[in-house]
Formats: sequence, structure tokens, C-alpha cells
Amino acid sequence: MIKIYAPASIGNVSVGFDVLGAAVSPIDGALLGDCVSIQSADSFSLSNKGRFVSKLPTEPKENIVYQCWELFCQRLGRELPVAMVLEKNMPIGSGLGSSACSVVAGLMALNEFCDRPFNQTELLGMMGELEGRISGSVHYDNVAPCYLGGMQLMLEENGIISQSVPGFDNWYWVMAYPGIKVSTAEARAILPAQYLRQDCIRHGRYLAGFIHACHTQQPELAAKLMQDVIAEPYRTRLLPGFAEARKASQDIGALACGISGSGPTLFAVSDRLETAQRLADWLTKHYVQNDEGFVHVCRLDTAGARKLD
Ligand SMILES: Nc1ncnc2c1ncn2[C@@H]1O[C@H](COP(=O)(O)OP(=O)(O)O)[C@@H](O)[C@H]1O
Ligand SMILES: N[C@@H](CCOP(=O)(O)O)C(=O)O
Repeated sequence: MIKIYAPASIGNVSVGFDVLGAAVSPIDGALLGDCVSIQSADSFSLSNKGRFVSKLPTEPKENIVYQCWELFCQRLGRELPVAMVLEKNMPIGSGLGSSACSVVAGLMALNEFCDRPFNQTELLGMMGELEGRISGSVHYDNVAPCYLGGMQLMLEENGIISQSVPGFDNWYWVMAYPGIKVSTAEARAILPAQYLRQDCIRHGRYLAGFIHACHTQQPELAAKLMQDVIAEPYRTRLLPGFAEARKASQDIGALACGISGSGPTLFAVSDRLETAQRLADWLTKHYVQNDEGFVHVCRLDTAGARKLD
């Protein structure tokens, strides 16, 4: 039996709408991600378990892991008789790349089971295609970091889909999921079709500056440039309490704060564990809305999707 774990991810990281993403894992060792196990069988089956199993689509063929199997078999040219199990540990519509976790774990499990008939780029291409079916357009900023780990910049040129960007080893990423759902497709639909020239220029400056600051390891500059002119101004209204939480995070001393993916998860960054813990405490008290919500102090997950023993 092969079991694959695929970690949560932050789409956009504020500054790179659809082209920048980061994988994260809690520092306390908790597994914040989905798992898929696979073993040979007489015929195909998919069963589901895990904390958020009840939120999966009721029609089995709508489960994205079923669609992973279907697409993988299509590309392979034969039907694989395997028993797959999805552990749905990630809340759906959370902004933590929940569908990406399932897609990455599902496709990687199938590829490992078959002794890797597809290379990394081919598999990542399939992951993007499946993610696109869910959100309405192909974007790799969740699947790429979830699969490859760390912070990933989408290039989509010269046969390259994504390359890694060096992060800051001492940054803590506090992830606060309030427990409510925001559909990625809907949060994309409310964005403007066109932007002002001045916003395009600011966006270019922030993104280019951030990537430059990462490569030259200037953490303060990088944090200052983590600004979102593309999505956050329009999505804030979908996120109850986000503006207050952002202000409080700044007051507590966060280096940066933003929407994770399309929300409602908020992320806040600090280079001090004590500040990260204070942010986590405030967000737990004031941003989490119900029993399904949670807050985790994380680091970048540089390993990405991996086999578990
Ligand atoms: N295994 C799966 N994990 C998560 N979502 C799934 C899965 N299979 C199908 N879906 C559907 O995909 C959509 C995911 O919604 P989305 O807002 O993109 O969530 P997220 O941003 O958390 O990935 C939902 O409609 C959900 O029912
Ligand atoms: N770039 C996408 C990221 C969506 O992430 P998710 O975790 O909310 O699915 C977007 O901002 O729409």
C-alpha cells in the first residue's frame, strides 16, 4: 500500500495573483493536508474518510480524486484496478488549497503506484487541468507548491510550469481558518475584468520587488512588498472580520498579512515565535467563527507532497 500526504498551500501569497503560492505545515507536527492511499484490487473503488468527509460531493464521480483516476487512466491508455482511500482532512472552500491537496495526493499516489510513468512536469500539467475544472480556470498556485513544496512561481514558458523561490527560514506563517466557506469560483467571478494602468504598475513593482527581495534575502523589503492590488480590495467584502483582523495583526506586530488563496483563511507572518503565538491567540479569539475553524502556526513546507510510512 502507498500513502501520499499533500500539504495545505497559500495561493497568491498576496503579491502574485495566480502565479505565486507557498506550501505550509504546522510547527507542532500536525498534518494539515489530505492523504490518499492506494493498493491493487480486482476493480476500481474510492472510499472517503477524515474530518471533512461529510463536505465532499454526494455524487462519487464529482469527487476530484475519482477524476484524478479517470484522467490518469486516460493518459496511461488503460484502466487501473485499484482501491483508493481519500482522507479529507482539509476544509473545502477554505482558501487552503483543499481541492489541490486532493488532486496532488491522488495523482501522485497513482503515479507512484505505477512506478512513475509520468515525469514531474507532466503530472503537474494534469494537476493544473483538474484544479481548473473546479475553479473555472487553470491556475497552478496551489497545486505547484503543494506538489513541489516551498514557495513556487508560475512561469509556464519553455516547457517549465513552475520554479521555486527561496523563502525566509525564520518566518512563521500563522494560518487562521474561520470555519466558513468561500467558493473559489465565486471569489474569482467578482474580480474586475480590467484594471487601471496605475494598479498594473503597482502590481508589477510589488511582485518583481518581492521575488527580487527573496532571491537577495532581504526579509523586511519582501514583507513590505507583500501587497495585493488585484484581489484583496474586492474580496474583503466576502470575508467577515477580515479588515479588523488585518488591522489587529499589524498592531500585534505582523510583518505582513493577507488572504490565503480566495479566503476565508487569513495568513499573518512574523519572524518571532512569541509574536506568532500572540497573533494565533488573537485570531483564535476573534477571527474563528465556529467549531470547524482553527489556527495553526506554520513554517513553509519545503518537502511538498510525500509518501508516508
Ligand atoms: N476531494 C475534494 N476536495 C475538495 N473539494 C472537492 C473534492 N472533490 C470535489 N470537490 C469540489 O470542489 C469544489 C472545491 O471548492 P473550492 O472553493 O475550490 O475549494 P478550495 O478552495 O478549498 O479548493 C467544491 O465544490 C467541492 O465540492
Ligand atoms: N489564485 C487563486 C487561488 C485560490 O486558492 P483557494 O485555496 O482559495 O482555492 C485565486 O485567488 O483565485
